[in-house]
Amino acid sequence: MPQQGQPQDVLAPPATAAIFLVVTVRPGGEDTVRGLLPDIAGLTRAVGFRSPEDGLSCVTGIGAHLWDRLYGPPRPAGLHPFRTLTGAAHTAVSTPGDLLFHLRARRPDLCFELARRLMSRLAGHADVADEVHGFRYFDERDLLGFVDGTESPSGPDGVVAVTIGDDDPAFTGGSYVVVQKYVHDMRGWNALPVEAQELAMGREKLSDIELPDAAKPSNSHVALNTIVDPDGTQHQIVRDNMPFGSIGADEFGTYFIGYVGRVDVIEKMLENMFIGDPPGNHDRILDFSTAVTGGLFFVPTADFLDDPSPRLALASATTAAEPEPEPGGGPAADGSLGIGSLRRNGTS
Ligand code: HEM
Repeated sequence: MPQQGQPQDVLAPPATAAIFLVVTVRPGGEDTVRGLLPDIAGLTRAVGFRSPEDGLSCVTGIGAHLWDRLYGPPRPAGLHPFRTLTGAAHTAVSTPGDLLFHLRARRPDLCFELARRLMSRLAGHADVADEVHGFRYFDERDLLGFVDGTESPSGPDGVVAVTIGDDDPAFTGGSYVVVQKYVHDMRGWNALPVEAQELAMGREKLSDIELPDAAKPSNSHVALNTIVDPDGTQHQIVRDNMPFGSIGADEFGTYFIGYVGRVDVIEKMLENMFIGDPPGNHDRILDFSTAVTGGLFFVPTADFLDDPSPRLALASATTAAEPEPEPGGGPAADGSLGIGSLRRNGTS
């Protein structure tokens, strides 16, 4: 039995292959899901142990609607359906998804075999809403040609970035994850001179060195995703994006995946990108990248997947014991954590 608070493999080492599987659960499929969740670790071990050096891992996320169907209230504090963001030029769409399986390994066959076995356990009770097979492309580059993942924190910083803290005691040790499938306008992007691409991204293309602040436009991807409190604290997420594509279908994309302990941090990044900071100053890479899916999931700890009852009991007890919120205090009425005070670096 996993130790209380032991995370899933959120901080798995860099993989060369991934499958991102977003699944919807049919009405009546809840018991089948409840039966599968405790078995996922064992299935992953069974498939992965046939080639241990290839590091197969699986992270399972649960969407808000399925949470309600499986466990009822209360939800983890940051779990809600992915919020559509409609900017003047670009929209972050919200698309269906009850379960997310993020499978990573150094060999695609391991991911494929585990995905097949997970879905065979759900057969007749769930449907694949979206399936993306990602691959490592040269030196960790996305299909826009830039090295992707450099500033994603690892080690202790990564743990801090992805871990739900004591403010939600029943779900401490878990994470949230946002996924978005982006398709790129490769012709438009490649028509840009490299210098213009670098200004869009905020980093040099070949060397991957960050542009100096004075040269980095306020609508560059890096500027809009650097989230710093007025006191200088930087808020980070852990990303493990993967390129995907189909030559025949002329589809070239990036599957974005971001893990975080505080949902409001990643939502602020999305707001900066799509609405803009200030509004209208949207992320330049969106002019060449369209988000065609969007989902938010709670990533419970391994012990929750094994047996959710102790944490669910704690969640109910904590909610029952909570005093009525003071007017104007506590979480915002829209369910957000009230991160309005967060400002992009250099604009506070
Ligand atoms: C088309 C989709 C995307 C592509 C191709 C992309 C690519 C990149 C690249 C090349 C970098 C610079 C190197 C690095 O630090 O990784 C970067 C940085 C970053 N991206 Fe993205 N990204 C995408 C979507 C997103 C989304 C949706 C978010 C957040 C919701 C995000 C958050 C970040 C953050 C936080 C950084 C690091 C900023 C810093 O501290 O320097 N990215 N991305």
